[in-house]
Amino acid sequence: MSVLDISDLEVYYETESAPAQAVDGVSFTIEEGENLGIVGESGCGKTTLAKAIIGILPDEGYVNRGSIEFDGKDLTELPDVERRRYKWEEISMIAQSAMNALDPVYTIREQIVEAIETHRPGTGRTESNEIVAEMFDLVGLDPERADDYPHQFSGGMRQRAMIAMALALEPSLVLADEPTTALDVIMQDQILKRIGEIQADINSSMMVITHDVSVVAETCDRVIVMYGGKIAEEGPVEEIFGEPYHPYTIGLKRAFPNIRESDQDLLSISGYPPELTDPPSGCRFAERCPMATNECRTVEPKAHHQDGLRTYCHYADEIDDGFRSRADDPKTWKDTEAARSAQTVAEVND
Ligand SMILES: Nc1ncnc2c1ncn2[C@@H]1O[C@H](COP(=O)(O)OP(=O)(O)OP(=O)(O)O)[C@@H](O)[C@H]1O
Repeated sequence: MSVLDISDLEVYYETESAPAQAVDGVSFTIEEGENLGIVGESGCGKTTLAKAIIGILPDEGYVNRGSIEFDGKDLTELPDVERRRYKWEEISMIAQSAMNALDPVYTIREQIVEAIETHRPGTGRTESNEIVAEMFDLVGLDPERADDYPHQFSGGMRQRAMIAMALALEPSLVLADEPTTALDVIMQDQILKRIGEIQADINSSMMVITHDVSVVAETCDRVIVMYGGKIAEEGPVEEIFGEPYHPYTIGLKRAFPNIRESDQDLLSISGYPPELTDPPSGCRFAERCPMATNECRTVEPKAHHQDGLRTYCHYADEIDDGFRSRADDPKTWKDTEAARSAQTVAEVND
C-alpha cells in the first residue's frame, strides 16, 4: 500500500522576474516500509519537494498544482492547523543542517519532549524522558547529554540528535535530506546503518535526498533521478545503477567512482542546469546531453516504461540500438563538449 502518492506536483517560488518552477509535474509513490532515493545535482528541486511534503515551504514558495496524498488524504487541501498535526507525528524530516534545524535556545531534551507532548497530549514527563533516553541510546548518544544545548555538541552529535528527534514519534514517513553530508565517511556509515535499523524497527518509509549516489545505493530500494525540476528517470536501485536508459542517469553513474570498475574514466557533465524561471520547452537535459536532437530541444519527452524503469527520454526505445553504448562512452561526452565549445567560440567571433 502507498504511504505517499504524489501526482503532477508543481511547486513554484515567486521571484522578481517569473516564478521559479522548482518542481514541475512530478508524480511518484512511496510504499509502506520502502526507501526511496531522490538524486540529482544541486538546484534540481530535491529539497523543495521534501519541504512541500512536510509543509514547510517559505512564504514565497507555493504548490501551484497537483496533489500530495498521505494515507489517502490530500495534504495540499488540509487547513494549516490540521496539516501541522502531520508534521513530526506522521511525517518527519532529518534536515541537511542540524545546526539550523535545532533551536539554539533550548536543550535537546526540551526540544524532543516538546515535540512528544505537543503531538501526544497526555504523555507524562517521565514517559517523555524515557523516550528521549531510548532515542539517544539508539542513535549512539549518551542520554546524560540530553540536557546540553545544540552548540555544546559536535557536528556529528548534532546530526545524531536531529535523527533522534525525527524518529522519536515513530513517524510513518521520514524525509532525510542529505542526512550525512556533514559527517565523515566512517560516521556516515554508522549513522546510515543506525537509521536503517531504527526504521525497520518502527516500520517507517523513508525518502532519502542526496547528491551522493553511494548513499542511495546503500540505503534505498528505488531511486528517482531528478533534473531541472522534473523526473528524468525512476526505477529499482539495481536497474538505475546497472543499466539505466536516460543519458543523464548514465552520465551521473559515470561521474562517480565505481568500486567494481576502479579503472573507469570519471566523467564530468559540462554545462549548467536550466534556468527554472524560463525552462526550455523540450527535454530539460537537452542542452547538456550528448545524444540530443532537435526533437529533444523542442518536444517534452513522455514517460517510457521498460525493465521496471520509467524514463523520460525520446530515445528510450532505441536503447539497445547502440544508444546506451554511445551514451556510456566518455568520448561521446568529450566530443560533444568540444563541438559545443567550438560553436560558442564561433558565435562570439561572429
Ligand atoms: N526561496 C526560494 N526562492 C526562489 N527560488 C528558490 C528558493 N528556494 C529554492 N529556490 C530555487 O528552486 C530550485 C530548487 O532548489 P532546491 O533547494 O529544491 O534544490 P536541491 O536539489 O535541493 O538543491 P541542493 O542539493 O543544493 O539542496 C533552485 O533553482 C533554487 O534556486
